[in-house]
Amino acid sequence: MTRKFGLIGGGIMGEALLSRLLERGIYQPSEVIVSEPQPSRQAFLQQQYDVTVTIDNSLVFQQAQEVIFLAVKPQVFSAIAQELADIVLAEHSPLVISILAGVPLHHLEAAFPGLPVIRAMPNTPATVGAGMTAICLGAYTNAKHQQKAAEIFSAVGEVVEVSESLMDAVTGLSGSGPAYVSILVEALADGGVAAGLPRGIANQLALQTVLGTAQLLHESKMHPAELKDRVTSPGGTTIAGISQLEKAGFRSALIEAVKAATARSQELGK
Ligand SMILES: NC(=O)C1=CN([C@@H]2O[C@H](COP(=O)(O)OP(=O)(O)OC[C@H]3O[C@@H](n4cnc5c(N)ncnc54)[C@H](O)[C@@H]3O)[C@@H](O)[C@H]2O)C=CC1
Ligand SMILES: O=C(O)[C@@H]1CCC=N1
Repeated sequence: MTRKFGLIGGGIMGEALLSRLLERGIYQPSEVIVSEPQPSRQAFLQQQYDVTVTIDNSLVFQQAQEVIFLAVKPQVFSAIAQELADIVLAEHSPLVISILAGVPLHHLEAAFPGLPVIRAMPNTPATVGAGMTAICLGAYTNAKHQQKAAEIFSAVGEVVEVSESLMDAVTGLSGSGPAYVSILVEALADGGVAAGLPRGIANQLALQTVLGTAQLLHESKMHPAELKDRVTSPGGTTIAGISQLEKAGFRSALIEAVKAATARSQELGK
């Protein structure tokens, strides 16, 4: 049996990618094989997407002709590398795409000798097609592999190519960023509740403010500082709020968060 696309690890990110690839018709369910150890996830993925699901990673490795997509936690990577070490692919050399935080190309290439490897860092908004993915290319890749990775990640949002030395910083910013922004939305809503708004309305106001601001910055290409200045009337409400943000070290907290997440990504790769 041969397939085109093999997914190792059908968790949050694996499913996000899989669902969009199927929805976009980039792969048909019959062309996909997924390996996943959790019985409840196996049943869900099979029912929801009508794809073949197995517990056997080696089956995915042997069957997937075009792409093997690695979406397990970085901590289980060495176990999987050992599991697949003795399997020789005589007739095909699939592109291996890894989204594992921190795991460098040289570890991936050592685990899959001679195979083309692309390291990628997507983020959870990929689930709704608004993801941000950075990719970097391994030594055995060519233009066709680059196009395939661009096609896959374009199905879930925007794609940029960076040098591998920047991948940990990408992880600290756009990979982990959706968590920081979620905390921002939650805290804004809490502020609204503290100021007397009902919870439901506070949540709606907070979310739409973040969404609308991001959309305005995106569409107008305005610098964030310019938009901030436009909102901020002399002696008005906004400057009173900004003054508190500065006092609390809001900018510095975000800068340090990205730096700490970058450092953790570096550690995971050791
Ligand atoms: N969650 C996020 O926002 C992002 C995660 N990543 C990376 O994606 C990878 C997956 O993360 P999530 O999807 O969040 O994790 P997850 O825990 O939701 O998914 C991992 C899946 O792998 C399965 N698994 C565990 N051991 C396995 C094995 N030996 N063989 C095959 N499958 C196995 C688990 O049962 C689980 O379903 C991680 O390496 C993470 O660094 C990258 C970008 C963003
Ligand atoms: O927290 C993590 O390690 C993963 C990588 C980027 C987002 N989530």
